[in-house]
Amino acid sequence: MKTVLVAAVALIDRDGRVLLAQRPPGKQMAGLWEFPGGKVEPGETPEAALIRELHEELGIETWRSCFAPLTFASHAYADFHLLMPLFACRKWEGIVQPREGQTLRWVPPSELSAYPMPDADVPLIPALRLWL
Ligand SMILES: Nc1nc2c([nH]c(=O)n2[C@H]2C[C@H](O)[C@@H](COP(=O)(O)OP(=O)(O)OP(=O)(O)O)O2)c(=O)[nH]1
Ligand SMILES: [Mg+2]
Repeated sequence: MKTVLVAAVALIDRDGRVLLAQRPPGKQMAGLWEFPGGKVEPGETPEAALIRELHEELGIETWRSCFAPLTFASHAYADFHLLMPLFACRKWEGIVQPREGQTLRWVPPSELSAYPMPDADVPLIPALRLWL
């Protein structure tokens, strides 16, 4: 089975809320709430992939030094194995906008578990809440 490397980030605002994005209709796992990010391309580092994805998906600028390693997911889906480092980031430039038709929500830590997420993400929530 193929291992797919995906870089994801918990963007944290000044009130300690976390940005979740709802996967748009037509995509795999549509309707579920995820951390912004995406597939790491060949030859790309996870941090570079995040800088690129956050620009494309949210219209914000970030730097390698913005990202602190938080935890990771290693999850067997039916058709691929997901390896997903999750970084935390409290600093960026610009205003977060839904540039790819996704719905965005700033979620307080106590409400995170109310958002249906991909199977791989569910075990990440306790680690994230400890960190906030
Ligand atoms: N970004 C993100 N992807 C996740 C999370 N949890 C999870 O299982 N995934 C899966 C869904 C997808 O199979 C894969 C990421 O793919 P993606 O569709 O976001 O990739 P991408 O942004 O590069 O977009 P695309 O051009 O391939 O459509 O990882 C998560 O929290 N964030
Ligand atoms: Mg993506």
